[in-house]
Amino acid sequence: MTTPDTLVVGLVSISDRASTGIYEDKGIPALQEWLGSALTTPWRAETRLIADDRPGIEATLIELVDDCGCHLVLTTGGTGPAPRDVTPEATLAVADKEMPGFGEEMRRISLNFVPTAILSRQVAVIRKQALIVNLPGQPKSIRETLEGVRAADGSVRHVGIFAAIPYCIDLIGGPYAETDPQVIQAFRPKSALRPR
Ligand SMILES: Nc1ncnc2c1ncn2[C@@H]1O[C@H](COP(=O)(O)OP(=O)(O)OP(=O)(O)O)[C@@H](O)[C@H]1O
Ligand SMILES: Nc1nc2c(c(=O)[nH]1)N[C@H]1C(S)=C(S)[C@@H](COP(=O)(O)O)O[C@H]1N2
Repeated sequence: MTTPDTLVVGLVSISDRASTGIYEDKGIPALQEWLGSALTTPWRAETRLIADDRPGIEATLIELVDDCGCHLVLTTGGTGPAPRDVTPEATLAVADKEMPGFGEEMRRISLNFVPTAILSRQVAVIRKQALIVNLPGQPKSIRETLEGVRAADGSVRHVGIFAAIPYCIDLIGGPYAETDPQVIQAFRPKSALRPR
């Protein structure tokens, strides 16, 4: 059920091949599974599977934020250097504000997994009431960047970017989202914490 407290999350898989059925889309299922494990407060997803086409990406982001009322939009795919990779350009084109820390930190986190992490041009922006974050196209990169890096014993070695997302959503007027600390410990300044 959608209440004013429900976090509305847009999930956008951007892939020429998955959107034309050449391979099965693994982006949206990976995003849904990770958010399902991480969020402990009400949320629902609006999902879209689209091609690497700049006008189409821009229209989808605008629809999700302006018409569907998303508080958070996570994209996957199209952040690399290939000619068809235009997700960052489309995201910047619909932005009110850039949030450069997210892209910088995701590349740092991803370098713990692959040396080609520097090939991702991923960005994050604010449009109206929503935070839009680009994730790389490899389905495994979704968990890697959102949750961060763990040691063999499960302890956190490099905090994932999702730790900062609930407070960012507070600051742009969205619902107070909480997470399972076993998956990702959301951080808020003491003054912003609400009693449970
Ligand atoms: N939606 C997806 N589902 C499953 N695997 C994907 C998906 N998107 C990307 N991948 C995998 O991650 C790799 C890198 O993603 P990238 O976004 O660069 O795709 P690509 O090579 O441009 O091709 P395409 O846009 O057709 O997926 C892909 O080659 C593919 O192996
Ligand atoms: N965490 C993580 N980040 C990653 C990767 C990955 O496997 N894991 N793949 C990299 C590679 S190989 C590329 S080309 C870039 C861009 O990917 P995209 O074009 O699929 O968005 O993301 C990089 N970032």
